[in-house]
Amino acid sequence: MALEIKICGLSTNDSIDWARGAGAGTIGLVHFPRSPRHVDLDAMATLAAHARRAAPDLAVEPARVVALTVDADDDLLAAIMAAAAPDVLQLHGHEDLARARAIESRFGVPVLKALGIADAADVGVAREWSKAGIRLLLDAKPPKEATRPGGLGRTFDWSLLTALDHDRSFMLSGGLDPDNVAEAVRLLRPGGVDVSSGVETAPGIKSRNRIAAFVAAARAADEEGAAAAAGRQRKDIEA
Ligand SMILES: O=C(O)c1ccccc1N[C@@H]1O[C@H](COP(=O)(O)O)[C@@H](O)[C@H]1O
Repeated sequence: MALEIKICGLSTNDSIDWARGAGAGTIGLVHFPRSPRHVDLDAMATLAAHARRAAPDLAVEPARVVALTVDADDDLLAAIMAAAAPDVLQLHGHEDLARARAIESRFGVPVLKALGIADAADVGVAREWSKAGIRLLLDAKPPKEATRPGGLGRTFDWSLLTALDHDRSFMLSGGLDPDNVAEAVRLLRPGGVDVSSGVETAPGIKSRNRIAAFVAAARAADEEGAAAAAGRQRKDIEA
């Protein structure tokens, strides 16, 4: 299973092309008015269509579209589904397990539930969600004074997640950037990585060069990890 790379908080067609051209398979569109990356429903529809357009010039598959919401009610989720038909709904608020399940069943798409990680107890919570079959996005816990629950460019102690028996199921986020993503991938071998602030020059302004550098670094570290795992498997068979 190849590493899923998600570039989040895109708000222009050009930045979607940069992400797709660099080899990121998943893009995230933020619908949260307090975010510098907020896009309204009309913009979300246009951007989602652009992300899915055939792009022989980029020689890549259509991108998977994730719509990011924070404690959205059913009316808002229905409006997002009608406008942009996202492949995944990212839940970045206080949604509990029952709410996440209700959303999956009502809207017929998988959710990606964001959980803030600051200590071993948070990892225990993540374990419970994983057991319940919900895909997780493990992010830094926002400080109390934060005006939004994510997109803050904050990292956390990744070594906490080595206690998670994850089978490459979760996506890692929180303060990832082109310089640290390889280390995170080597340490954890997550199923995916997600970045927003780390590929920007200012909040909400994406950088083509930083997106390309992020994707290249993440991909190379994942391929290195895959080769090492294959080598270990060969040795086990020979032994
Ligand atoms: O990007 C935002 O402004 C945002 C607002 C509200 C909830 C989540 C948000 N962003 C998501 O947070 C993680 C980590 O972001 P970063 O790389 O540390 O900036 C990622 O999923 C963002 O899309």
